[in-house]
Parts: sequence; structure tokens; C-alpha cells
Amino acid sequence: MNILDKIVADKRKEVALKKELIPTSQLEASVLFERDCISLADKLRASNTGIIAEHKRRSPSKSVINQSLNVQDVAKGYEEAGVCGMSVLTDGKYFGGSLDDLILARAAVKMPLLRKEFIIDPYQLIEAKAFGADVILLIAAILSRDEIKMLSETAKNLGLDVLLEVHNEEELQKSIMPSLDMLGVNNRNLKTFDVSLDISKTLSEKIPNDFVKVSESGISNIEAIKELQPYGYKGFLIGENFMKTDNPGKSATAFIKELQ
Ligand SMILES: O=P(O)(O)OC[C@@H](O)[C@@H](O)c1c[nH]c2ccccc12
Repeated sequence: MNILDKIVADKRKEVALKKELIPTSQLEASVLFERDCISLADKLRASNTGIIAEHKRRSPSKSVINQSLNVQDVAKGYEEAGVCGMSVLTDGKYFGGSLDDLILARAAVKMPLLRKEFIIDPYQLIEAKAFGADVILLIAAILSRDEIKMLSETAKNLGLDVLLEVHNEEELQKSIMPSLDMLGVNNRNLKTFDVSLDISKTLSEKIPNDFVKVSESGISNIEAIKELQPYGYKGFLIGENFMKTDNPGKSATAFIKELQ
């Protein structure tokens, strides 16, 4: 079993248990469930920097990145830096995140928040909305076309933006459908952890222009962004490069200043 299979197997158990403990009716009663989402896709279209900054404490590929920060300080720092949105990892076992991180970030900032999660069940979309997300991630490597369709349409009905992540052409071809807002190319292979910006470059021309193109992972300097912009990328998802510093907001501020 590769790491992605393990994460998904654990996620299925976690979601089954949660469904027994917290019914959707309870999630739908949350004040945040009524909140109007802010579109990340719109923000990216209007921006000339397009940074989506991530809150990530640890990961299976890098183990510990930063365990000592307060998620609300990180969120405020990113917002002040002028990022287009923030990605909040909510997986606990492999990334050290939680839904509490999401709701705390929501309380601290107004910018669009992406729930970064391994989504396999519509229950997690209702959770995302109830905990203050504006955007959800769907990962083509772990979903069939029918599942992508059902989950993305459900998310759209909840008012959420959808970012669909692919890593190769086959995943891209099976995924293209009108219920997606953004297409993300993950430069990191989630099965082997190999990283290469060439993945974004090669796949860019196969992505129809009606989707906002996002390049994800392994971006650690301005040069990488300058290299990717001519391929039509409007969004850049950056985690470790900011999170490995003592002050991710300050790092993001310097990064965006240099990029402008
Ligand atoms: O820390 P990086 O290399 O800048 O990567 C951020 C983000 O792209 C990465 O965390 C990510 C991309 N897709 C994912 C899916 C699940 C978990 C994590 C991810």
C-alpha cells in the first residue's frame, strides 16, 4: 500500500465514525453554515501575484515543519501580506491539522480559506462549510470521475469553490467538467513525493482556459513563479517555504513584495 492508499483507508474510517457521532443536521445548524463564501477563483483572476499560503505543521514527506505557531497569528500574517487565500490542512494523523485550525483561522481573517483535506464523502463538504471554508480541494488520484462530479456539484450547491488537483494527464482528462472552478497541478507526486515544476509546465496546455490554473507544491522562490506564469498559471500554492520560518506572514510579505 502506498502512503496515499493508507491516508484514504484511514480517512474512510474517520469519516464513518464522525458520521455516527455528529449528524449533518448538527453541522447545518452552525452559524457559519449560513455564511456567504468568498470566491478564491475570483481573487486569483484579479491578482497579479496569486499566492495561496498554506498552514502545514508537518507532512508525511517532510515530517515536522513547524509545530510551535498559533494558527490565528499565521492567518493574520498571511492576510496582511496580501495573499489571495489561505489553505488550512485539516487532516490530523498525517499533517497535524484539525477542523479547529480552520474555524480559528476563520475567526481571525476575512480572506478565502481552503479546506485542505482528503475528501471522499459529501459529509466532509458540509463540515467544510460549517467550519468556515470557502473552497474545497478534490484530489483526482483518489476519486473516480463519478465521485468528482457528485462531490463538486454538491460543493457548488453549498456555495463553495472547487479546486481539483491532478498530477498527470490521465487524471486531468477524467476530471474536466463544468462544476470545477480551479485546476491545480500538484508538482509533488503524492505516492512517491518526487517534486518537479515540469509537471505544471507539461500539463498547462491541456487545461482548458475557462479554469483558473494553480500550480501546487515545491515552490520556494520567485524564479519558480516567473517560470510558471508564462504557462498561464494564476495561482501558486505555497506551504513549507513560509511555514518553515518563525514568522510565515513576514516571509510571505517579503515574497510578495519581491514578486510585484
Ligand atoms: O509545502 P509545499 O511544497 O509548498 O506544498 C504545499 C501544498 O501544495 C501541499 O501541501 C499539497 C498539495 N496537495 C496536497 C494534498 C494533500 C495534502 C497536501 C497537499
